[in-house]
Order: sequence, then structure tokens, then C-alpha cells
Amino acid sequence: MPPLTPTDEQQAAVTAFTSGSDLVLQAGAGTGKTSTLELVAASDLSRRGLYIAFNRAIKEAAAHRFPTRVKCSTGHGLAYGVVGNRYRHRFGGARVPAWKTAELLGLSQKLTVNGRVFEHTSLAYIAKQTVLRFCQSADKDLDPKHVPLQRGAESPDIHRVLAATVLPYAQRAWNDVKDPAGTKLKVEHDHYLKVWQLTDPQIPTDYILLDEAQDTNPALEYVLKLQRAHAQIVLVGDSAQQIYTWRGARDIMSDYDGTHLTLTQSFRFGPDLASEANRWLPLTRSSLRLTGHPATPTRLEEVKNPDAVLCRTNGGAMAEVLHQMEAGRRVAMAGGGSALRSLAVAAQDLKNGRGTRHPELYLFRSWGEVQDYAENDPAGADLLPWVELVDELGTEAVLTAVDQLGSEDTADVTVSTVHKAKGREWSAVRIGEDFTAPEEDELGRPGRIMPGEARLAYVAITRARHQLDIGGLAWINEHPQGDPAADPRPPALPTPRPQASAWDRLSQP
Ligand SMILES: Nc1ncnc2c1ncn2[C@@H]1O[C@H](COP(=O)(O)OP(=O)(O)OP(=O)(O)O)[C@@H](O)[C@H]1O
Repeated sequence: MPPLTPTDEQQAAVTAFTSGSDLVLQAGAGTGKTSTLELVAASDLSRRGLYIAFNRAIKEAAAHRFPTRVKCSTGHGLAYGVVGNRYRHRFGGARVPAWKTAELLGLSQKLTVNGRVFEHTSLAYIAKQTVLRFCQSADKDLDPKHVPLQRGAESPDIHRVLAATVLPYAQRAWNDVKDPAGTKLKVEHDHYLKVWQLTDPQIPTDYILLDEAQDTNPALEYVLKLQRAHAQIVLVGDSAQQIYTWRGARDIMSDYDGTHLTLTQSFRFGPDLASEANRWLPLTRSSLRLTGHPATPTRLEEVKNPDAVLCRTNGGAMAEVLHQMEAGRRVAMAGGGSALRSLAVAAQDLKNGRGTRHPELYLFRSWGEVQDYAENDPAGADLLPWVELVDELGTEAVLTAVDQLGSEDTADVTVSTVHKAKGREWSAVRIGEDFTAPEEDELGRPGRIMPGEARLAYVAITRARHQLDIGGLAWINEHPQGDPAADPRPPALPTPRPQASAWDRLSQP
């Protein structure tokens, strides 16, 4: 391929890099982020570079594009090379059932607080989750704040007792997994990343290009900051695409001390879609505005046969799968359907009065309790599409549909949650019906659009190249914030959501 002629913005990034200052590059959707980093790296082949990718697939694709002077890795890959390989024999293997983990940690009693019953197996699961949250943080020691809130037990009184009970077992679990000679638990990638971070590592490189810096794990952020003393840092990402706060990720771009530049010329889509994206960008609190590419006109219109339908929640995605199957289309689900299958089985067990061990639903004794939680508790609102679907169609229909899902290569349409669609693009996209408008306020006025929801909407609509059907987001046309100049009200307080819930984890790529 002939070399690209850099845009003025791309050239400005190269110039800032060669000046030696740390650089923060806000790259809007489709603006040729990797091409720009290639230009940056090619501008000085005398120095050793390190590109840190968000996941392995991106790392592998990047390795073919960067000059050989640039090493490509994920954060976990860096940690693996230094300390992770000592734990090689402790990865994989058979799944350890919850009762076994409880036994290994010495947990034999259940905990009852204000009528909520935590079986010893659930406490073991929470202890393991606590260790993971600690590993993702920059903290040196385990602390009650690492104990995740549990669905149905969000009240501070319950949580305080739960955290005090779980913490000693979490400490025991951490002592085991950080020891290469430990014998109790399986070691996961975040465990050795933490072990590495706690050694205050020095990375031998002249500069670091950190990708997707708007969603950086605080443990990696800590390591990155240590390198500032000897390496030039380039942060690349898009603050408006930060969608992993629930997992503890941080946008480290906005307040980073360096030269701040933007890439605003999108090569993915045309001016009409850029205008639609620019309606959402202020709602994400980003000052970036996109310019569409005239050579790729994108039509905003009804799309009967989209290549992808992007949904807000797993429940909404499942409803869309059923809808597409009814229309006779072969359907794939990004990431597969196993998460939905286990939720459907859990719903079935609750309906049949058997209780469930599902990490999201184990505290509920009946399906009625789940319905009540989804309808009446703000923390449970994201479960509502799922609950309504199960009530309308029954779990059998859901399980049958999951069994009929095919692979993306052969399907007519891919259904995806927005989290799994991150970084991807399709020719024709429709937005799922579960991107509902915010609830009206106490005076009956349309509710405020929270920045986190606006970021999800922005990520979803900017996946399209040629056609976009805004479907479930059409309410923005009537909403006062759809026209930012006409909305004088101050921001509302965010609705509380459980931290890092397993439900959200089901949505990750
Ligand atoms: N200066 C340019 N002129 C013409 N096309 C460009 C230019 N820069 C990038 N592109 C094109 O834009 C497209 C996307 O670029 P690239 O692969 O670098 O993006 P990316 O890293 O996948 O991320 P994103 O598209 O989200 O920014 C590619 O087809 C690339 O050739």
C-alpha cells in the first residue's frame, strides 16, 4: 500500500512526539489511531518503543504494522515476561467448584445479615472477586473497599458486615495466588500483573505508546507513571469511549500532564454520521467534535437487514436474537451465547424454587424477588429487559434460541452488546430497542442523560460505515439535550449501580 498522506492533525502529533514531550492524543472514532501511531513510531527509528495494546488481538494486528524497533505487548504480556511465567503451572486445569474453593480457604459457615443469607460457597466466590478487584487497583494492600457490592445486598449495613467477614479469606486467597509454590487456587492474569506492579518495575524502553488509555487498569497506570522518569509517554484513546469504569478502569488521559492533541477526521463514516456523533459528544463531556469523510457517505435511515444490531444490555440482545430468528435470519452473537445460557438456567432454577448458584442471582430465593429487584431497585434496573423477556417468553424459548446461534462468519446478522462491539465496525448497523430514554424527573420532564449512557450511545452509533438506523436511540430527537444549546438544567446525580457486577462482566469483550 502507498504511504498515507498524513492529515494536519496526524502531522501535529508526529511533530509533538519528536519534540520529546509527553503526548495525550484524543482520537475520535474511526480517526486512524493506529496509522497515526505508525507515523509517530516511523519518525524516529533510533529509539526503542513499546506499544501497549488493550487485548491480545489488537497486539497481534499491531505487531504487523509497527517498525521492528517497537515492541508490541499487552499489559499482562509485559508482566508475564517478568514474573507471570513463574506461575505457568498454575493456569488452566479443571474448574474448581465453589465448595472446593470454600474448603481450600477454610470457609465452612454461612453468613446471615439482615435476612440475606450468604452460603459459604458464595463467600468463597466473593473472596476471589475481592482479590481480583485488589489486583486491578493500584493499592499495596487488601482493604474492605475491594469487596464488591453484591446484587440484592447493596445496603451499606449489609455490605459492611460482609466485607469484614470476607476480608481475612480474601487475604488467604491472595497469599496463595501470589506465591508461585501456592497450591490452593488457580492463578489468573490479573494476579501476576499485580505481583509485577508491586515490584515497582522499570521497563527498558525510550518511549511508550499506551492504547485505549481512556480505560486503563490502575495497576498498569501505576507502572506507567514509574516510567515517566526515563521514557516518553504517549497516551492514545478517546475519553468519550470510556465504558469500563465499572471494572475499575480509569480515564488517565483527561488530567495527564502533557501536550494534548486531537484526531477529529474520521475515515470510517461520512458527514451525516459525524453530525449524529457530535450530538452525543457534548453529553459525554468530551470537547472533541468529529468531521466525516466525504468519500464514505453514511446514510441515517431505517435499515431492514442490518449486518449488526447493537444493544445496551444482555437482555436486550437476547430479545433481538429472538426477533431476528423469527424473521428467518441466521444469527450470531458477538462473544457467543454461553453467558445468556447460564442466566436462563438460573432463571429456570429460581422459577422452579430450586435456588441458584449463579454469581449474579444467588442471593434471590425466588424469581419474584428478582422481578421486584429489577422493577423497583435502581441498582437492578439493568436487569429489567432480561426479566421482562423471561416473563414474556419463558426460559425454554431463550435456551432454544441460544442453541441455534451460529458463527459470525456464516450468519446474516450479528447481535452484540455495545461492550463487545467496542473497536469493531460494520457496514450497516441498527441500534437495539433497549437504549431507552432516561426516566422522567419528578416534574414530568425528560430525565437527564448521564455521561456514562451517552458514552455507550456514542460508541454504538460510531460502529457504522455506510448505514445507521438509530432505532432505540430515536428518542434523542425529542429530548431537550438532543439540542445542547436548549438545555439549561444542571447535571443530575448519578443513579447508584453495583460496582463491577458479574452482570456487567458478562458484557465485556
Ligand atoms: N491520513 C490518512 N489518509 C487516508 N486514510 C487514512 C489516513 N489515516 C488513516 N486512514 C485510514 O483510516 C482507516 C482506519 O485507520 P487505522 O487502522 O489506523 O484505525 P484504527 O487504529 O483501527 O482505529 P480507529 O479507526 O478507531 O481510529 C484505515 O483504512 C486507514 O487507511
